[in-house]
Amino acid sequence: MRIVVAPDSFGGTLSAREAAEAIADGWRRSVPDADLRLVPLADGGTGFAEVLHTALGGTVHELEVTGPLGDPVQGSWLQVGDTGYLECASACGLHHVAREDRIPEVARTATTYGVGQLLADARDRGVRTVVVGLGGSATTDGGAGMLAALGATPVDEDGLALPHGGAALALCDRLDGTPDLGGMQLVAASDVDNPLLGEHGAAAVFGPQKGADAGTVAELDAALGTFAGVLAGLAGREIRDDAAAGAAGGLGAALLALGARVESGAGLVRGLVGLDAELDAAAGAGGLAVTGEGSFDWQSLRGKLITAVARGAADRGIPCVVLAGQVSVGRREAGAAGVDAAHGVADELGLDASMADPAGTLAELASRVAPQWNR
Ligand SMILES: Nc1ncnc2c1ncn2[C@@H]1O[C@H](COP(=O)(O)OP(=O)(O)O)[C@@H](O)[C@H]1O
Ligand SMILES: O=C(O)[C@@H](CO)OP(=O)(O)O
Repeated sequence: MRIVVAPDSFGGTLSAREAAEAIADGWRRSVPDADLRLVPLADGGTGFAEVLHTALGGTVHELEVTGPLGDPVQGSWLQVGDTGYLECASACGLHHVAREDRIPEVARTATTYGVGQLLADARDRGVRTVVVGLGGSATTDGGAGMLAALGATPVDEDGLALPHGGAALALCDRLDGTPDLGGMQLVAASDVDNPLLGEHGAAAVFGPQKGADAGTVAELDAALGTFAGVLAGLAGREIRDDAAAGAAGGLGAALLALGARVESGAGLVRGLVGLDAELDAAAGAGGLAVTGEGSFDWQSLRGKLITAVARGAADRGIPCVVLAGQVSVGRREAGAAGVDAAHGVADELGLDASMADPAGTLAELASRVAPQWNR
């Protein structure tokens, strides 16, 4: 029996690859001859580059860049032939900001400068196309930092360079200099479709998790509104309402202004890792799909990863099992999405245990569930 193990990351505890390996370890403990295919998944956010590296191989380039707080962080991007895969979170991710530091001042000043430094490295190495994974960011700067690192510095009306972060963009008058992409084509692989501004925009929807309080959200939204005018000048058209302009704190908008094509990060990854081919093969072998993520909740049913696995399995007539950290989706809703059974590590083994040893407890859950599906 062929089993496709295709989880997303478990937010804050396991990368998608670690989750897939833990599930496979546990499954094999109960069913030693299980034919397991590990297909870890990602959207544009955290894990994007690791998942693609696992599937595609290639070379990881590491370099020190400016992190979201202005301190140096170790960033990286993946080169496969003349294509680069660059996860924005590598340079400006929320994981670079300790939980206690997610405060309004940090939300106001966090920068995507390091994303531009990674792009410049790809340019200098002669890469032709860069796919930028969007999501998991700590920033709300409209991609201003990225543009500065590429040679187009946001300045005020006196021509003075603005400090890092989204709040300062309230004073942005223009870009000083032209962004140097060396002819690279850009693709924005986004985890969300949000516009730049307003109630569904970057600041309102994703600002709070980065430390913004209500006042800071309003301040950032207004500053991004000013910057949208500057980006429109660069793009030669308005981009504020484009889908994904609000991804990664408005980094999507700056990429759009640089001519990027937008794609769904989840869809792009799904294609590159060959999920559909794996499901086809499993269907021919009386198989099973196993997926999972940290929290299987109503958002999962609106998202694109778990539902892609469940739909893909259902379309081929194979069952789909979710192994998650926690489950809060009812059986009927899960069933409607194509999920035959959902198990939560925390529900079956306790939340403390699952957070203390996420890989071990996930493996244990998999070993308990596996016999039920062994045919
Ligand atoms: N090993 C785990 N056991 C129990 N709960 C977990 C575990 N890992 C993550 N979680 C929960 O899942 C949440 C993250 O949800 P997840 O679905 O992975 O991603 P997202 O951040 O996209 O919602 C965490 O905040 C945490 O509450
Ligand atoms: O980086 C962000 O601002 C958001 C949206 O792109 O990411 P996530 O969906 O991971 O919260």
